[in-house]
Amino acid sequence: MQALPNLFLIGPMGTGKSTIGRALAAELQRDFFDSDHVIEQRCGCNIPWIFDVEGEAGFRIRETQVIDEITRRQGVVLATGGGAVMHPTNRRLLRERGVVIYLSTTVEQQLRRTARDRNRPLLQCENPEQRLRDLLEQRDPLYRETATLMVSTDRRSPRSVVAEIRRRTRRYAGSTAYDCPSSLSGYSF
Ligand SMILES: Nc1ncnc2c1ncn2[C@@H]1O[C@H](COP(=O)(O)OP(=O)(O)OP(=O)(O)O)[C@@H](O)[C@H]1O
Ligand SMILES: O=C(O)C1=C[C@@H](O)[C@@H](O)[C@H](O)C1
Ligand SMILES: [Mg+2]
Repeated sequence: MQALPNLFLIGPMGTGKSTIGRALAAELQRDFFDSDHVIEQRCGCNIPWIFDVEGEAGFRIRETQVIDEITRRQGVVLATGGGAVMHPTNRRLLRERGVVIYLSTTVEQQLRRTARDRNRPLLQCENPEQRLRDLLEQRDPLYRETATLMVSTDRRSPRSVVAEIRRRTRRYAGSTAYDCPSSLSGYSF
């Protein structure tokens, strides 16, 4: 079997990184990691608790440790947290160690998909829609800078998104992570 480089999913909250990542890994028969879940497992508590006790800064330190560890592996699928690209070290590790897929959707979809879940502390505010818009404005250049390719999940089934990712990453089979192009900056979609 040909080697498959790591596949890393990045993008805003509710774009489907965890959902798509799990399905993609199952289809490809690869190990799947979700950095948010790994952090929670290690800590023995949930993300809101970590934000409460350690602040966002404490969470980000944990996130960088987990991303460094997981991205050292070979042939894995990793769903990152929505803010993983905030730290320059994470951006570098992701770019250098795998094919990075930026999942996107509209803010309206993000809002719908995250509305019932209380596990995202950054959205526990008066105006989560505005928060999502602000975060997107701040982070979109960072997602683009880090990503190899961009895939929309807007009004699409996870199945169709997984099929597109498989099709568009097939060309990287057999290459090491380090051969992969590393940035979408300067491209428009
Ligand atoms: N393509 C899709 N179509 C419809 N619903 C979806 C799709 N992808 C994910 N969802 C739903 O949206 C919700 C959020 O998805 P998910 O947790 O995968 O997002 P995420 O990008 O991992 O978010 P976070 O950054 O907060 O971890 C889930 O309830 C999931 O079932
Ligand atoms: O967008 C973010 O900053 C976050 C997204 C989630 O995946 C979690 O990593 C956490 O709630 C922070
Ligand atoms: Mg997730």
